[in-house]
Amino acid sequence: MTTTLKIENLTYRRNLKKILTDVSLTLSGDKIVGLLGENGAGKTTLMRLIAGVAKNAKGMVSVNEETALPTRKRLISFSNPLGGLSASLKITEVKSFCQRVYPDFDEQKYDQMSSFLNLDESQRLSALSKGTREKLVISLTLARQASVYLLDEPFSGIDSMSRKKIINSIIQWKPADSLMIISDHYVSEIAPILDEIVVIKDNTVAVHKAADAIREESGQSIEDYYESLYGEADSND
Ligand SMILES: Nc1ncnc2c1ncn2[C@@H]1O[C@H](COP(=O)(O)OP(=O)(O)OP(=O)(O)O)[C@@H](O)[C@H]1O
Repeated sequence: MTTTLKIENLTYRRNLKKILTDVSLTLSGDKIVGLLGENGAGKTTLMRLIAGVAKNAKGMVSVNEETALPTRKRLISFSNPLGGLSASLKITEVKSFCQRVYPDFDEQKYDQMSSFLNLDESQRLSALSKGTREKLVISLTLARQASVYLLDEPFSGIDSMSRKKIINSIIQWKPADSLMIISDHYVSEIAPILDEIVVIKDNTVAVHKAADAIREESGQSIEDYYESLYGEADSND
């Protein structure tokens, strides 16, 4: 079944501060979508709201027409920074934990990714470098057989060679008919695998376009197009 994520009139405040206002967005099909925006734009918040980790927003989020949180959580695999787990756990114990919590956790797929990314399963979380921790989070997130994958800045600490290797492999790790949303500041690096981009600006969705349409209509690369959204605003100041 092709996945459809629908967001309608989503508004979220935190301590009276508007974080997201009237966000409406429909993402559908077997796609990889880049979620772009400046620091503090609200990308993480939007992912947290989609995943149901952040609550008390006004508006509606549904995955395949399912709005109930427990069902949505079953359908969505959200990159979890592992903050709630004891730092003394070994990677292999974290994997076992995920197998217990997520019935859709595919051990074989995890093992393939773990070996591809050279993870040492005997290492404890406390001993992991930032980049290695991110490789673990990517492997755990993509090992689930979900309809929607939310990867929040998955590569920020990963060295450039590994980053390219992971980006080139993501398409083969992504199950057919699933929707993958990746937020990232390395726009030029992820651009080749993106089908669509969504830009969060001024607390809402400022742009939702197909990557090919941007290249054809504007003649620009995704990165140049994205940067031009801010350049134009600056020149009007
Ligand atoms: N726990 C919190 N309490 C209050 N404000 C918060 C909290 N978490 C985030 N915010 C605010 O929400 C806004 C959006 O933050 P968010 O982390 O979603 O942005 P982002 O686009 O993911 O940024 P970055 O690219 O820097 O990761 C920011 O103004 C931030 O200060």
